[in-house]
Amino acid sequence: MGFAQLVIGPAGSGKSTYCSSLFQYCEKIGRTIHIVNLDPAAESFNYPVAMDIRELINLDDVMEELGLGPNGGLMYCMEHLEDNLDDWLEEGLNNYLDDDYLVFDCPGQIELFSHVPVLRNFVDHLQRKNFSVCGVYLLDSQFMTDVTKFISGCMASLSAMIQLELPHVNILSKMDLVTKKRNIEDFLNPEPQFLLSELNKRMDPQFTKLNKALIELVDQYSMVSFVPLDLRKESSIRYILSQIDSSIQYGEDADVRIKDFDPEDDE
Ligand SMILES: Nc1nc2c(ncn2[C@@H]2O[C@H](COP(=O)(O)OP(=O)(O)OP(=O)(O)O)[C@@H](O)[C@H]2O)c(=O)[nH]1
Ligand SMILES: [Mg+2]
Repeated sequence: MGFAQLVIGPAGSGKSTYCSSLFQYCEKIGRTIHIVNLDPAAESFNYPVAMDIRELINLDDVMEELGLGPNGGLMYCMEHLEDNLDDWLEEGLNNYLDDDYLVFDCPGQIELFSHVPVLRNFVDHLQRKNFSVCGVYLLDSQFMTDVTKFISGCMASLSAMIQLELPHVNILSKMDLVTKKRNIEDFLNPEPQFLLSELNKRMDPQFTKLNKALIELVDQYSMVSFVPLDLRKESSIRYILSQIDSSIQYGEDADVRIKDFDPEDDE
């Protein structure tokens, strides 16, 4: 049984920074995780890269040889990864058999987790290999300045959740940049009624019914919940990790072992 986090979210939302902070935290507490780079366009890393899509395929070559731009080139690279996933994963995983907790640092192109099946197929493959996978969706707190942006962020996250069908943890990143804490707190665990009235205030009356439907949708999927990530605080990353771990049942075996352990058995 393996465990994995699929770290997704819009471009620049802080995915790679989250991965490196998670790595540092785990190193500090003596826990082994391996970070896998899935972004063919990434150039530098603040974490040791355990496996790297760039070893499989080179984005510049793809763009040049196929005459594609950066986004088309990326899609091609991801599809190439999909076609070669079996061998690539097999080879990589053979190196890490004992402690297989993988964190996949994904590219930020939104189509990868909204309507193109590449990541979905990737996840299916991991699951067939007996991995318990969590989708970790990062949203930049800087954009959570009003209700319309919040709803739009929820919708993007919801489309990833529906597309991937994974346990899903939403993270509001870059909390250190938030100056008006109160405004953000409104959006961490908001009441649907609050969102609806804010949305109605912002929009023309002709959208009242649409607003209601949107809020109901978000509410039904119990989506309206974000965990704040403040990288200055170790407690913040510890809490996020514990939420993700429990969503994929990581560490539950260990708990059982501790509970089952009875010192008197030794006597
Ligand atoms: N202040 C602050 N800046 C952050 C934080 N997380 C990320 N950043 C900055 O935001 C920018 C983007 O961060 P990345 O971690 O590269 O974001 P990403 O989601 O991996 O971006 P792509 O891979 O391009 O999609 C960088 O300049 C980071 O230094 C944070 O918690 N606080
Ligand atoms: Mg990145």
